[in-house]
Amino acid sequence: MASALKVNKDLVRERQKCTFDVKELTYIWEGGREFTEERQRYENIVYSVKELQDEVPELYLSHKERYESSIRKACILQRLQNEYGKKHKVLNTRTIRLVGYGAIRDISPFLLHNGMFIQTIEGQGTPEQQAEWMPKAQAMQIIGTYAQTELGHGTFLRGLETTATYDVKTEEFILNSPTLTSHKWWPGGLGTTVNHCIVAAQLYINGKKHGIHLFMVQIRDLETHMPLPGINVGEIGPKLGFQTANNGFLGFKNVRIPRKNMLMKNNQVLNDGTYVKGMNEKLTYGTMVLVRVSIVSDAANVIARAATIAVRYAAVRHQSQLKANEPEVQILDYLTQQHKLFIAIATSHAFSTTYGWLYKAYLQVVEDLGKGKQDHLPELHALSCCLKATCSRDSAAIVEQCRLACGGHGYMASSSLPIVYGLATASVTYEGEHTVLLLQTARYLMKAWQMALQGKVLAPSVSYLVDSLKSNKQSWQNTPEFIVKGFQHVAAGKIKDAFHAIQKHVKAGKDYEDAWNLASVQLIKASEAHSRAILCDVFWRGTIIKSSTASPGVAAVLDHLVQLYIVYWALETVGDLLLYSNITKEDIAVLKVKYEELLALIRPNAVGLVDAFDIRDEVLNSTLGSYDGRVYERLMEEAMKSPLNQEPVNQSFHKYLKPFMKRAKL
Ligand SMILES: CCCCCCCCCCCCCCCCCC(=O)SCCNC(=O)CCNC(=O)[C@H](O)C(C)(C)COP(=O)(O)OP(=O)(O)OC[C@H]1O[C@@H](n2cnc3c(N)ncnc32)[C@H](O)[C@@H]1OP(=O)(O)O
Ligand SMILES: Cc1cc2nc3c(=O)[nH]c(=O)nc-3n(C[C@H](O)[C@H](O)[C@H](O)COP(=O)(O)OP(=O)(O)OC[C@H]3O[C@@H](n4cnc5c(N)ncnc54)[C@H](O)[C@@H]3O)c2cc1C
Repeated sequence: MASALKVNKDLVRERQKCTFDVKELTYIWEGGREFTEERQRYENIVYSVKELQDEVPELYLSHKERYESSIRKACILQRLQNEYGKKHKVLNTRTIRLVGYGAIRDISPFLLHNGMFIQTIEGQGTPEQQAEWMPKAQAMQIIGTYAQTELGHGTFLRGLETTATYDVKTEEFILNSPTLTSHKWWPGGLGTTVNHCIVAAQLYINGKKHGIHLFMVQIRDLETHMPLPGINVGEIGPKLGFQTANNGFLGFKNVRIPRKNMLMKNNQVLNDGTYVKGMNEKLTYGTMVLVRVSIVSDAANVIARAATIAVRYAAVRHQSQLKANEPEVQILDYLTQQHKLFIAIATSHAFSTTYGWLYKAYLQVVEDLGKGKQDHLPELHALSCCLKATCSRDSAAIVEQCRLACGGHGYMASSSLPIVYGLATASVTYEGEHTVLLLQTARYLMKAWQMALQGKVLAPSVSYLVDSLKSNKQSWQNTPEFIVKGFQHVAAGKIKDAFHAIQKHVKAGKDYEDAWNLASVQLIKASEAHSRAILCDVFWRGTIIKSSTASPGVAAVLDHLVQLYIVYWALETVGDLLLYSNITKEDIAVLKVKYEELLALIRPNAVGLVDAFDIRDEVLNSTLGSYDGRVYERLMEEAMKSPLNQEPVNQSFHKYLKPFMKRAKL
């Protein structure tokens, strides 16, 4: 991993101080040695391909050139991925995504093909539909996206306006975009890349509306790539980030598709137009649940990238003196810097542990649904909504914190922190807007509270509500287990308050919906508190399990990280703990000291901890964060690549500046 050039001496010293086995922690962080080894094997293949290396940094290319370059690289990557799959085993999507960042700096125009199109065929198609489309999609003979959001509606899916009207005579659906606002808007790859879409549309049969269903629609000719008749398709233009995702718009005018192109695993339309309702209409939203679960893992990964850059830079960077006549200190030695950065490392571990737990729950629900059982679906929906919302929001905040922690150089595009922020902040909105998803969970929490009051049995993730109804006379203890209980008391207290706020408004004569809106600030706070209680609980319990088989060195750092995460959030939400738990001022004073002790314990291992994320230089692509710490040399080398530095005098001097200066003299 180390560059052939000399490694910065501060980083060498930091690595010598490390007290644990970095490789062992990498395996734990990544979910097992086999995943790490597979990723590394694939990385070695991908990064040896010369055509994937940039001659000119992407940011100097035009919008069009960047797209074309990303398509070129995406095709190479896809070929490598398919070859790898045939030779070894099919790569998991996390590996594909992580390794892909080392080639396509931003988002692959195939992201939606690999991340939602294929998954929707798999999850929503009948066995016959899967047999027809899966091999073609996997071989990229057809390239697709997930086209749901419209200009007028992203959140409120029942409000989507695209129509799919069944024609019994021809046994076809006719797709239309009746208004400007009904045009699809946002789907990745839609602009100029894909030739197929899974389209979400309102189903009409004999004038009767049956709600949102998914349809496989070919939009471009496979040979010429020209849009097919009735298709109005294009790209939506530059955004804050996601520049190479090729997000697009799409309108339909009387586009006919065969009946068998409706994805019919759940609901069906028979030849004669009979509508057969499936087990649960919300199963149509299944791909979104899977992607919301994956976003928890994505959040862990973007934080790991930002933390690696910022911690290595903080070890290399010296600024200011702590004491007069002494050398300038490594900025990593400032406690405030540790306060900004160590929570990033801990959060990445918290999210990766939570992802493992949530994905297991997801797989269980999928298995149950296969047997016709849907008891745990509402709990999974509630968990995936609030954890997606909280983890994506935290990731954006933490990446920005890491960027700010790098001072001025963090603002350089060559640090890669701006592009990582662009990725993180997008995830707060896509796949269900933050507030909207918190409110979905709040809906579940209100029902759970009602059930707790009625003495009913609750799902495991909300069973703490039952305990909170008992009087809490136990005095506070500053142990992780007890602090986690404290978070549960906070969540229960906020859930109860929101519940009462709704009741109060209803009693005052408001409709339930208006009462809901009036209580909605409290509802999202309740949902956030629930997420935090889950994250801390799962991270704590998960770490105990991981530590039980780890070496003493690794077990110790895992313990420091989980404690740091829990104590950090206790101090961040100290007002809530004072309101809803038995914590005292004296306990808080002890926690503050504990927090500072944890920062000191983590300090010698800081660089080792980010090395354990094992993110290659190709992926980091950062002047500030490379393994060898050649920060200043790289900043200058990258600056020299600017097209403005390729000539001593730019033509604008003669064209504008010189005449302007001359006039100014008169
Ligand atoms: C080369 C690259 C390699 C690639 C590898 C990639 C791998 C990683 C993948 C990452 C990909 C990331 C890129 C993604 C890009 C973004 C894609 C998008 O944004 S796509 C667009 C994303 N767009 C969005 O996310 C849109 C957000 N909006 C929505 O999801 C919905 O409109 C809604 C949920 C807000 C409301 O729905 P509505 O129909 O109005 O429902 P009501 O409110 O009336 O509730 C009724 C009842 O239903 C219940 N229920 C609801 N949902 C579910 C569910 N899923 N399940 C179960 N239940 C559910 C609910 O609890 C309630 O129950 P109850 O209380 O009655 O018992
Ligand atoms: C980078 C990126 C990639 C995307 N990729 C895709 C894709 O591939 N395919 C696809 O189909 N879509 C895609 N999307 C669209 C994305 O899923 C939607 O933008 C997202 O679901 C939010 O919906 P919206 O834009 O309608 O926001 P809105 O719902 O209009 O949100 C605007 C504001 O209104 C508030 N609001 C809305 N409803 C409520 C409510 N009920 N209660 C309280 N507040 C409310 C929100 O909290 C927010 O503050 C992408 C979006 C982005 C940014």
